[in-house]
Amino acid sequence: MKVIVAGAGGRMGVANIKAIANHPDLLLHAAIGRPGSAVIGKDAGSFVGGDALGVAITDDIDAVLDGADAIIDFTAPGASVALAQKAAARGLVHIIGTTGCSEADDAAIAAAGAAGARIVKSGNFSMGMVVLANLVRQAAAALADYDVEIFEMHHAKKVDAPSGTALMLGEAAALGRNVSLKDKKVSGRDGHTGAREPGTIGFTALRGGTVIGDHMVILAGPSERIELNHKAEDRTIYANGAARAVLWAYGQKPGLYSMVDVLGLTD
Ligand SMILES: NC(=O)C1=CN([C@@H]2O[C@H](COP(=O)(O)OP(=O)(O)OC[C@H]3O[C@@H](n4cnc5c(N)ncnc54)[C@H](OP(=O)(O)O)[C@@H]3O)[C@@H](O)[C@H]2O)C=CC1
Ligand SMILES: O=C(O)C1=N[C@H](C(=O)O)C[C@H](O)C1
Repeated sequence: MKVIVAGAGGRMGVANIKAIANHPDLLLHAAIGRPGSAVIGKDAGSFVGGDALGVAITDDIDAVLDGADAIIDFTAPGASVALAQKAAARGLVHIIGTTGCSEADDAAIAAAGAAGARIVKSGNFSMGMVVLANLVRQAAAALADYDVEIFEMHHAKKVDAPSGTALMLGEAAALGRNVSLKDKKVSGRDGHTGAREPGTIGFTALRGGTVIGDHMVILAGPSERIELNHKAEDRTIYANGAARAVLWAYGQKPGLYSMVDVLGLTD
C-alpha cells in the first residue's frame, strides 16, 4: 500500500517515515511538509537518518494524491480536517493521530468518514494504551463510587492539554459508568475549589523536558487506591500502531473508526 505521511518534519512525521520505510507491506508514496518549512525538497529517507528513498518532501498535497492509498497524519487540527476532506473525495484511508481537535473539528472529520474516507482516529496509537483504556473502563464500572483522577506528563513542546490520551482514558471511565465525560470533567484545579464533587473525573497536565508521554489513571476509594500506569519510551509505538491501522482500514467500508476497532477489542 502506498502511504502519504503528513507533517513530515515533525516528531511523529519522522517516526512515521521510519516505520513505513521498515515495513514490508507499506511504501512511502509521498511526504508532506508545511509550505515554507526548511524540510521541503529534502529526501524523506535521508531526512530521518536512513537510506535515501527517492521521495522529496513536498508542500503540494494535491500533486501527490494520485496513486496514493492512505494518509498518515499527526499534524494539527485544521490540517487534519482539510486532509480528511481530501481523503473523502478519493475514498482514501486516513489515519489521524492529531490531538486537540474541537467539537467542530471532530464533526467535520466524522462527516468526511460518512462522505467516503476510511478514517481511524485515536488519541493514542500504541497497543498498550488501547488495552489500558479497556482496563480503565472495566475498573471504573466495577468501582463505581471511587474517585477517578487522570494525570499526564509530556514534553515541553506539546501544545494541547489535557492530552488526547488523557481524554481518551476519561471517555473510557465515563463509558464504564454510563455517564458523559462532558458533564463530569474537571480540569486544572486552582484556588479555593471546595470539596471534590462525587462522580467527577479529574485531569492534571504537566509539561517539561523531553517526556514522550506518561499517563496514570487513579481510582481512589476508602482506604485504598488503584493506579493504572502507562509510560511511552519511544515514538515507534505510535508509528507502528498507525501502520497497523492503515492495513486494517484498507479492508473496511468508509467511516470513522477507533483503535478499539482495529484491535477487535470487545471486552
Ligand atoms: N495519537 C497518537 O498516538 C499521538 C498523537 N500525537 C499528536 O500528533 C500531533 C503532532 O505531534 P508532534 O509530531 O509531536 O508535533 P510536531 O510539532 O513535532 O509536528 C507537527 C507537524 O505538523 C505540521 N503542521 C502543523 N500545523 C500544520 C498545518 N496547519 N498544516 C500543515 N502542517 C502542519 C508541522 O509543521 P511545522 O514544523 O512546519 O510547524 C509539523 O511538521 C499532535 O497533535 C500530538 O498530540 C503525537 C504522538 C502520538
Ligand atoms: O503530543 C504528544 O507528544 C503526544 N500526544 C498524544 C496525546 O495527546 O495524548 C499521544 C502521546 O501521549 C504523545
